[in-house]
Amino acid sequence: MPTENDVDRELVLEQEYVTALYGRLDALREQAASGCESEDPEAAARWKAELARLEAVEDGLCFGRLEMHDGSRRYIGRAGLFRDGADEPLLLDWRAPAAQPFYTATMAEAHGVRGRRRITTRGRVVTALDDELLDPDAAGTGALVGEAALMADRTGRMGDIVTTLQAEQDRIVRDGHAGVLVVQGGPGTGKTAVALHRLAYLMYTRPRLRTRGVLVIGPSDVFLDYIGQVLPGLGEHSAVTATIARLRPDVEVSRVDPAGVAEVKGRAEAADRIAAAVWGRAGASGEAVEVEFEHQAVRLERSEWRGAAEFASGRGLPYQQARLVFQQRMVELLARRLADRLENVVFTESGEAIDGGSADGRLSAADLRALAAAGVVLGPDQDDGPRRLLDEVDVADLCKALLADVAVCGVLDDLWPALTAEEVVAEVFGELGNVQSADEAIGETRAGNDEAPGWGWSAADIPLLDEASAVLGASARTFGHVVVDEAQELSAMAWRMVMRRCPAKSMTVVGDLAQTSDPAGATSWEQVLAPHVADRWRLAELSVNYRTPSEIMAAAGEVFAAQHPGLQPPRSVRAAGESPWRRQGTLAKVGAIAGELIIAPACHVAALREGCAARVLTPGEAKGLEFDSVLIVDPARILDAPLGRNDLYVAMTRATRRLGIVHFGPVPEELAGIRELRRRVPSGRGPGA
Ligand SMILES: Nc1ncnc2c1ncn2[C@@H]1O[C@H](COP(=O)(O)OP(=O)(O)OP(=O)(O)O)[C@@H](O)[C@H]1O
Repeated sequence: MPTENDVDRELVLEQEYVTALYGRLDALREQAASGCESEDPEAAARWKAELARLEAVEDGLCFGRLEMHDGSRRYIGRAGLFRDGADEPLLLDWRAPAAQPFYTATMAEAHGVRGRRRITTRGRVVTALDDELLDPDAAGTGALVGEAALMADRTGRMGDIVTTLQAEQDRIVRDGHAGVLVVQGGPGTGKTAVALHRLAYLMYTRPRLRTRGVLVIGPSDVFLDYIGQVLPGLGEHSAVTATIARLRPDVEVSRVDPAGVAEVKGRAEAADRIAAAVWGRAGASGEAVEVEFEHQAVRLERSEWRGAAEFASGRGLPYQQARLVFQQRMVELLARRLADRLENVVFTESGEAIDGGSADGRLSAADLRALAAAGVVLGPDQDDGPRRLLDEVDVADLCKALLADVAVCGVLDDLWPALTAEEVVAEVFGELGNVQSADEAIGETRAGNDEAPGWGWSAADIPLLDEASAVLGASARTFGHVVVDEAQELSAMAWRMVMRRCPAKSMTVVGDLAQTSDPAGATSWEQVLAPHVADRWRLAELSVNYRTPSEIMAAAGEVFAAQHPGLQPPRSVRAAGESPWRRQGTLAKVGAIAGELIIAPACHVAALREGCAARVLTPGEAKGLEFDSVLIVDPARILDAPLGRNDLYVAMTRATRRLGIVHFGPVPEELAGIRELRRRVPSGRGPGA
């Protein structure tokens, strides 16, 4: 056993090293700060980003040390630092290959590691050292850090787990799969944390991702706020975060669809309906076309303009671009028809133009006789007949003039109209009740329409609008890598929207099929991904729950088993020492027993928000979040939802310490095994009462 003196001496030595590391960090920051003054804006921006990166790694700059069998040492931290002017590493970035054994070395597979030290700091001060020896022959010098040491106090926002990343998680973080990596695991297994660390790892190993951009998609703004500090804490500032709805900031979501309607809108067939509705408008209507231009009427038979339409739609272009091709073809047809109308001319030797010739461009014998009688002497290059008055340049000018003519454009618009995504979606899905009418959707502002109950867009409309925009030809911003969290909730249409933003199909997809609550959501990853990436996707699984204590997990496991017989929920890593409780109650009394978070069905949310100081969320809104103390209200109503058991399972697994349940009627059978609390709960006590 190390003596107190040994420990103190080690603390002093590590403090010296850590102080030197901060000294180097400060020097680099100074250099970056002066770089920010550069007159070259690009260089200044680069230095600014570098300064932000160096500032973000202040807390816990160095958190580990590897002692190798060859006697060398490697310090591990949030950023790589090198001795000034030399290649010698002072601190290894946790993402560097040489740092990996810090996460993966075990007694059985030591990777040359003799000992692993975890260094805890507060500010710049080293406060604790935890040593783990991987050499069975060496004497122990410190405490072994086990899984139970992973649960630090929660701060209300997700922190990074770079100091305690577990081997099964580290394998996923460093997985080199180039396509879609699906991280599937039960609640609390660290899927979100792992996906964000993987993103930081990819940005480190593939720096070009920083310029191509990375996107993190989460289920709600609350969730994005909750995870918002993780990547900056790992020194990565450039990720864009968004919900599916925020990918279309131009659309305001103002209504909620009934579950059945949302499910229909989420099906992949919606894409076919949209495409059919759009292309059905391309050159489909009408018979012969008559255009009035410069006092001349030109008529094109249906067979003639259909040729132009088929040419335009057969080029694989989006609708609006194809429309331009169609218009160009049409005005060319019209211009040539107009040019044909103008009389042909013959040029005399002196260059004078005189009428002559037939419509087929040849001089008849009669023409020649008449011209000779008139004393016209043809030049040598007039032998093959008369010329048209208009040459190719004139025809091109005529095309431009036709395109600028309001009447002509009106006719062309009737044949191939300009469309908006809103108009298309309103037309196709209006009967489902999301929008009152196409006219309102396209033309009118919401002002004055508030009385109209049918007006507005729902979250399920966003992927439809995006699909329509894509078919019409609008392009969306794309990213080099995309992380999709709570991916089980995305409908087939939402997946199409995501895939459009990631042409390289390099993605980390995070989810749990047992937590799906959206009826349009996923029941199989294969079904969801194969249409987009065929077999370029891989599944990685996490099995240990770091959040939910075993007592709560045992209760949540009953709900899980009722919905997914034969499957296993994740193993909990620790016990809380408190079992969950339930009691019968009423809505009015919930305020007295509110915990840190109340999870309730949507129908009770407004009343609870009025009456309780605690935060109130629906199961859907609570997705991905965690709270020390959770109170679930009216579970029977939660179970009424189409995938109600999954919702209840999600709600129960948000708690990191305490869980209470208030049911209004008889207890649902899935919760019958939970300890019943009969005595009156004292006012102001949380679910731990
Ligand atoms: N290796 C680890 N070390 C420390 N804490 C960890 C570790 N892995 C996960 N955690 C913690 O466990 C909690 C759950 O992690 P996370 O939210 O990533 O899980 P999840 O699988 O996404 O959960 P859910 O599916 O319920 O949303 C977080 O507080 C996270 O910081």
